[in-house]
Order: sequence, then structure tokens, then C-alpha cells
Amino acid sequence: APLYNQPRQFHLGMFEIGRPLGKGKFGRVYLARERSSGFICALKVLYKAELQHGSGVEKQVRREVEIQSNLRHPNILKMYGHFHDSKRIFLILEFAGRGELYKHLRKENRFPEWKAAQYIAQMASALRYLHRKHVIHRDIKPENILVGIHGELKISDFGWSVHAPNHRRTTLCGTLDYLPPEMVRPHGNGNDNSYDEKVDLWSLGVLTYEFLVGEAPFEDTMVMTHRRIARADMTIPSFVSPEARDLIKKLLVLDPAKRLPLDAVQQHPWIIKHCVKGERATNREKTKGGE
Ligand SMILES: Cc1cc(Cn2cc(-c3c(Cl)cnc4nc(-c5cn(C)nc5C)[nH]c34)cn2)no1
Repeated sequence: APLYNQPRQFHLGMFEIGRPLGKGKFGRVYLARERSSGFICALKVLYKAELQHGSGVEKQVRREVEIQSNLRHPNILKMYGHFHDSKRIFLILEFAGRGELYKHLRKENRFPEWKAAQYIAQMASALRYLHRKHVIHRDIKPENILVGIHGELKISDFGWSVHAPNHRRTTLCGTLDYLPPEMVRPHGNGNDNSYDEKVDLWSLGVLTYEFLVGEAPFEDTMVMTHRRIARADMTIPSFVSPEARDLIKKLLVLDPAKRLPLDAVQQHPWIIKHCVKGERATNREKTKGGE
């Protein structure tokens, strides 16, 4: 019986812990098996001592649990439950059979257009689902995406997600590469620096660029990245097809209101060309060595 119709009370003794799958800033993730059902999952262990009190990180973990536990979509990593002991918080997560997307991207350097288009279509589908629930992810990047056993993408790590509209309070740290102008340039929209779901459209554009080029469009020194994002100053290499170039340019738009909405992303010629499971599309994939 799958985990989600288990009793809501979980505890560590219910799980056999397997190999470490990865580590993040505040803890580690282990392969785990729930003893009674044999259900395989990923157990994310966060150390309370490392979630500095009042630094906003505890609130992020609470929000991650609250938001991710209520989501059900094939391209969003499921959270089945959580529990804690004196020192640690445990998040019971779906196991993604092919691991972290950024490792695949680094290994392949960049993805072929048909694969990038299928990935972006899946991300657009997941973001449409999130935005219908007024959830903004705010941290869409390869490091926060996992790959399921059938090669499908799974958005994970909702530590930065919030309910729209929002006014950020917690200080950003880590790469600026994926942040939109309205988040890197406070008061970017003239008045207060609040923003809405359209921040995820910008990040989707950055993700499309990085899948096809192998590096982020504004990658530079901290100061230069800031400046280049604020001006949407990027160049798209000539090997990128005109259709893909068109989609990137329609997402990396300074004015959030002018960014291509998600339903239009899913209908974009570049997406349709590679994702419509017609006879032609399927045959072409086979000739190209498919997966
Ligand atoms: C703390 C902390 C670490 C991380 C990053 N991270 C996520 C995972 C992970 C999760 Cl959450 C779910 N399923 C996974 N499957 C893998 C995996 C599969 N293979 C074949 N190789 C790997 C690795 N990793 C998974 C691990 N680390 N976020 O917060």
C-alpha cells in the first residue's frame, strides 16, 4: 500500500535507511524503505541546530512542508509526510529514480533541442498547476529539479516557494543567475518590491537557455550578473534554432506583464514541433537515437 494511505503519524523506526542520495546546505537525503509496505522513498534529514532560529530558514522549511504536502502533479516531487525528533526534521519524499537533473546537464554539456523542448513542456505544465494554486516557486533552476525513472522531470525543493503575491523578507544567498529583474533590483517596479507568479516565467526562460546552451544567460561576476539581468542583456548563440530563440526572447522580458504566459508557452511552435506525439515526431525521435 503506497505511503499516502498510511497512518498520518510517521516515526524513524518505520524506515530502513539506505545509501545517502545527496546533501544540501542543512542536511542530507537518504534512500529509505517503509518497513510494513516496502515502499521506497527518499528521506530528507534536516538538523534543527543548523536551521538558525529566526533566520527565516525554519519558516522556509515549514512553508516547504505546508506547500509541497498538498501538491499532486506528475512533474512535482511528492512529499508523503514529515516528522521530527529532538534534533532532526524528517521529510518523506518521492524517490526520483534518475537523480538530479543538473548532473545530467553537466555530463551532457547541453541537451538536444527535442529533449530540452520536452523538459520545458513538463516544467510549464507543473508551473501552470502551481500558479493555479497561487504558489510561486521562485527558485526554478537545474539544481532543484530531479529526474524520475521514466525520464520525466520533478520539481523539488520548495524551500523558496511562497503564496502569491509576495514581498520577499528572507535574504537571498547563492546564485543570482535565475532571478528576474524585479527580484534583483528592489523597487524594480517603481513602487514596493512585491512581485507575483511571473517571476517563474523569467526563470523558465533562463532554464530554456541553460538546457540549450549549457550555461546560464547572465552568468558573470556577481556585479555584472546583477547589471545584465536588470537590462535583460544576453546573447543567444547561433547554434540555437530560431524557434527556441523566439521562446527564450519572449520569456526573458524585463516587464513581467509582457512575458509569454504558460498556456502560450505550451502552444509555442518550438514546443509543438518537439512534443506533439504525432507519428512524424515519434519517428524523428527514433532516428535521432531517441532517449
Ligand atoms: C538536504 C538536501 C539534499 C538535496 C539534494 N538531493 C535531493 C535528492 C533526491 C531526492 Cl530529494 C529524491 N529522489 C532522489 N533520487 C536521487 C538519486 C537517484 N539516483 C540514481 N541517484 C541519485 C542521487 N536523489 C534524490 C538527493 N539529494 N536537497 O536537500
